[in-house]
Amino acid sequence: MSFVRCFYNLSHLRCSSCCYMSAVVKDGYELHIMDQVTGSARRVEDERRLIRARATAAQSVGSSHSQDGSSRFVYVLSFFSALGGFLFGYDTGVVSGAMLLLKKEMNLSAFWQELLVSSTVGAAALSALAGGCLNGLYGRRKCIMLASFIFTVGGIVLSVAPNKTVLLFGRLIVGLGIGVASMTVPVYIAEVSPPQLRGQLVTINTLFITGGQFIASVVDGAFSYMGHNGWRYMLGLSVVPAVLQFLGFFFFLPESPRWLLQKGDTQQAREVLTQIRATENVNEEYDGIKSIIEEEEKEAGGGPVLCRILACAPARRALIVGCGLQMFQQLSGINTVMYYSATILQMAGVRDDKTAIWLSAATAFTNFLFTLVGVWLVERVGRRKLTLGSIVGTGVSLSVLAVGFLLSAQTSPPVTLHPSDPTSPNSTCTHYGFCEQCMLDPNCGFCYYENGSTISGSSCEPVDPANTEQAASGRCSNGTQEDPSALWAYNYCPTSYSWVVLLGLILYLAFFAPGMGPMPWTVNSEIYPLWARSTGNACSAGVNWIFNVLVSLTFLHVAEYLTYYGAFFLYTGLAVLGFLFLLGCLPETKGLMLEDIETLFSRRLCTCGALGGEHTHYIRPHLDLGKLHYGTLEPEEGIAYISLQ
Ligand SMILES: O[C@H]1[C@H](O)[C@@H](O)[C@H](O)[C@@H](O)[C@H]1O
Repeated sequence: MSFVRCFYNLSHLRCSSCCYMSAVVKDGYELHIMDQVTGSARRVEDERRLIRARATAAQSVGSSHSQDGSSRFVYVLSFFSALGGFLFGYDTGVVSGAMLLLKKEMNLSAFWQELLVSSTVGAAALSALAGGCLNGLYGRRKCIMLASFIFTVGGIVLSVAPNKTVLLFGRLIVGLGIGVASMTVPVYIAEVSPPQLRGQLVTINTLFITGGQFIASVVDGAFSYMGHNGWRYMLGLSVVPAVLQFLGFFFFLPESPRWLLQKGDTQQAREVLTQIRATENVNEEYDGIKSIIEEEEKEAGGGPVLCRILACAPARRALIVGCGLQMFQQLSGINTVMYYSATILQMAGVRDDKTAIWLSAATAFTNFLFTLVGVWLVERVGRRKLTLGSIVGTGVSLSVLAVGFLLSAQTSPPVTLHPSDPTSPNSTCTHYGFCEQCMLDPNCGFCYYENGSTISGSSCEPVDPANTEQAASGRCSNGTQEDPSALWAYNYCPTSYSWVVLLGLILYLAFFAPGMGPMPWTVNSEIYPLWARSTGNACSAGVNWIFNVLVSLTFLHVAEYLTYYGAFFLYTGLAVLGFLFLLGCLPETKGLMLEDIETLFSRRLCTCGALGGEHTHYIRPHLDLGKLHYGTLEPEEGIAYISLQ
């Protein structure tokens, strides 16, 4: 007989009410509990019987899910909720195409363009944080309805905006909707899903995010031909899915049964569970959830939820893992890669703007397609392996991108002409000797002729501040039409190594999209106990948005100081750090009841990762202030042991 030492001792349990004992039981083993009181082991037969009974009950809940959980209603429900993800993707993605038209029509300065993009992300960060309280107080359903209402108002304001101030106001409103939706939807889907479908259904939300980004780029492409007012359609179209979602939730989609139970609305909770599972046979699941929620409530104590999370070791560890996942998602540079995909494609030889827009749509489609692979894999290989595999591949692709940029920089064409610019005679642009230095200066662009792969007649010239697609004056300014054969490169240099960069881009999306894209959202929706779920998700979503703004706003500056390849090597380094963190800290949550997942965080942080295993069941014999929940042991000092036979 071998013993596994439990993760608590009873004296510790008395001071920290949120602790409990957890046990890892390998297939084919029987579970016994031994209570070793100051050295002398004692076998507890009753505990053994009761714990076995609970293990069987948990398994039967799992198997009843597999029949009932396949009810179509849960898919309908996930679809309507994931429209929130679609809007998140659409509204963050559509702005780049809209900006091309807006900056000309409203004469927007670079500052205003940046403001219109980052205001939305900033507002999303704030509202995601505030969403925690709203979720706890009013429930998931009302929060999703609130978000779709905000999206609708924002879409209308944007489509009728008479000036840039109203546009900014509209973008802020939309950002508020994105923040609330981004933290509520995964939680809602996780709470209504049966365990064996949960990963897939929550990952569908990220599929909708990337789908929204793809549709946004198609809409951008289509309306870019329209010219005048095209941006109104681009920004306004989001009203359609927003209204659809609002109506769906208003008329027939229910509140999360777990939230209802937490609020004490037991009858409604049972009805909703029956409706979602499409069977009357929900007693086991209902009782299981109810008893654990009651225990959790008792364990959780009073005071602000964030303080309670920080005071309770398992919840605190879950929060660190959740926020870390979201932080490393953004630090691996997804939004920089997506945003600069057009530039990367231009480097690869695509000169025409319209073609570049459509090729950006192809990039967004690749992101979407590989997220679909994630949906397929998540319940097959589990969250942990998927995330780790993904971050390794992401790191490798980032270094391929970096090497591509490095080779391009090393073979950067020289500047052969140094014309002085009459409009800005003191411009630094004319002093640069190579294209690489010229393109890293946001005020300059590279003007040249191309004959096959030979570059000639090249100069570095000031960019037109109102339109970066042309020089302020001279051969490459459209206004003078002086020399139609002259080519203008802003933000990139012509290079014969563009294929390496292109390869890096494709590899990046193929690795990032199935794992690091969706898993931070999926895992966060699962790892917190109910009492901490809203706040935990609010914090981690807030971290995601904060790092999103940070990475996007700093990229150009980082590139200016470290060059492009330096920036991508930096991201590679961050991906390596992320890998080490996740390797140690990310447990496997696949197939577990939401209520059992907290047990994975009962060990010291960064030993949780070691617990993942496909044939391992986690069983949680509940303890109530030093007394084994099933009733036979009195509180005693000591360490409990679980024996495996
Ligand atoms: O999971 C999503 C997804 O990967 C998106 O493509 C990205 O733009 C978001 O920032 C991220 O949170």
